[in-house]
Amino acid sequence: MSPLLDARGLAKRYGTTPVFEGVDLQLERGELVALLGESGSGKSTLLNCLAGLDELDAGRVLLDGIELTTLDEGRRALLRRAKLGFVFQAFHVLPHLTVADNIALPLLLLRRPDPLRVAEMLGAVGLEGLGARMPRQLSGGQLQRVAIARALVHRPLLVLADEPTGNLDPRHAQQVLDLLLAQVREQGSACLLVTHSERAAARADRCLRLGEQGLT
Ligand SMILES: Nc1ncnc2c1ncn2[C@@H]1O[C@H](COP(=O)(O)OP(=O)(O)OP(=O)(O)O)[C@@H](O)[C@H]1O
Repeated sequence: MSPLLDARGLAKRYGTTPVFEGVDLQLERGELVALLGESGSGKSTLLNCLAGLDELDAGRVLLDGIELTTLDEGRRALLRRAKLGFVFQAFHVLPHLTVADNIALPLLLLRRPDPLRVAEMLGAVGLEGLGARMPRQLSGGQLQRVAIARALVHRPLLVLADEPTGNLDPRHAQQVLDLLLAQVREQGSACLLVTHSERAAARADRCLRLGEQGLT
């Protein structure tokens, strides 16, 4: 079977400054891969490019056999909605929606509303009882867990997670890693996890490093 994510020859620059080039990356179903690298090495940019949120300068990305790089923005958005869960470094929780409505959003966009699943995800990230709150009433670590619940609620095939445990204490970090691993193992998804945490990296199936030599 072909890899779930098959990215080849990726290159990205901002202006004339290259961020990365010659990047090849394959993710198999059922695996969690940690993406390491110094601050500024281009990890977030790579995630955005893999998701089609940022344009590549070269290379191609196949997700579940579909070539993302040749799709127009509308089709790319539909594919993202159906197959991708993205945990942004800055969370991007919508401030005017309750916690529960933020988590429910991917299901609503897919026309598959499922309040039980939303409640299950609230519990899975340790936010039971906080569904009716507004995001401004949450701590940074709680907001991060809302972002994780929202990224996983629709059981996406590919999870791209940008430092999803960066603001969490060890217990909640472990809970989030358990959840990501469960998604990957039970649903046959794949997860690319950007992290600076050795603990998180230790739980990955493989570790890759983005640096001057590309992805190694
Ligand atoms: N929109 C942009 N325009 C110009 N340069 C950018 C832009 N976004 C990112 N960069 C630059 O690209 C490089 C890679 O940034 P990126 O955020 O991908 O790094 P990172 O490895 O995720 O860092 P961190 O670990 O600090 O989150 C950095 O030098 C950054 O300054």
